[in-house]
Amino acid sequence: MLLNFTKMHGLGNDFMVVDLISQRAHLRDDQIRQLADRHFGIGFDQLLLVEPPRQPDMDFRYRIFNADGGEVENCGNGARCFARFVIDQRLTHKREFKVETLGGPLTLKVDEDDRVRVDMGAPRFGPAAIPFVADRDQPLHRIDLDGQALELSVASMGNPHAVLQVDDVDMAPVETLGPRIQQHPSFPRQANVGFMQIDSPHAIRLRVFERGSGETLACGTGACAAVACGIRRGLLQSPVEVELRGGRLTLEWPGGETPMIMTGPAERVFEGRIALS
Ligand SMILES: N[C@H](CCC[C@H](N)C(=O)O)C(=O)O
Repeated sequence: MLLNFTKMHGLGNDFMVVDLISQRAHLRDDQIRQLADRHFGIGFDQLLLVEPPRQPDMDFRYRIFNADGGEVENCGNGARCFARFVIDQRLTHKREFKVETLGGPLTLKVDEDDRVRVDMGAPRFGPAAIPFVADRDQPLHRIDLDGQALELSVASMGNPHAVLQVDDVDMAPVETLGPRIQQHPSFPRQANVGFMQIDSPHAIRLRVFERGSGETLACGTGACAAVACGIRRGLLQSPVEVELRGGRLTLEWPGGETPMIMTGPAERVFEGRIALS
């Protein structure tokens, strides 16, 4: 069968976006892995599926699969591309709409200068919400990594995040330490691992080793988690500019149970069609 798709990215975090409202298809995890391959397939960090809503007050269902084929709860850069996609494909006449995800509802809004504003929901920090193995919620946790004590913060944006504060993101051991924390037994569902350099109360630099995809050029939920943890520790103040390797996001969060608001770009690269085996 032939599958129509659009290749998109949010700050270099790249996606294959598929409209399953106008066409029917089922993609197995082995097919997703093959399509994600940057040599034998299309190549992407995540696959995003646009589906009809299942809940009454939602406009769409937004499903996210990592390059390893695993379905996950949320993807912030993907949410901005999702919003751009459904407008470009005329799947909605609205410029603000709600989508359901495994991690909870998101409200997406495309403003006049084509930047996309996403209500990402409220960050959560309790160990059960992450999930993270600890007997209480605290701004900084300590894990043992092969005899080395490591301090980190944890947060959920629907998906699990660990956040380490570093002096220099360019020197951070993302490729070596990232996977070891991601797969640490303290994270029963693994974790996305952010390395955050604080430049001022309103500006950070961030690199993220993502669960299921490795280091990406940007991670939207990772930026939300890093800012939430920094604000909670009194090191950051809203709004915060987050400089990622692929570009910049603006995050606003007054704290508490209020939603984190993420604003940034979403780009379309090309349309394609692929024969599914
Ligand atoms: N790797 C993430 C999903 C994609 C998140 C990221 N691409 C974003 O923009 O939030 C996870 O396994 O939870």
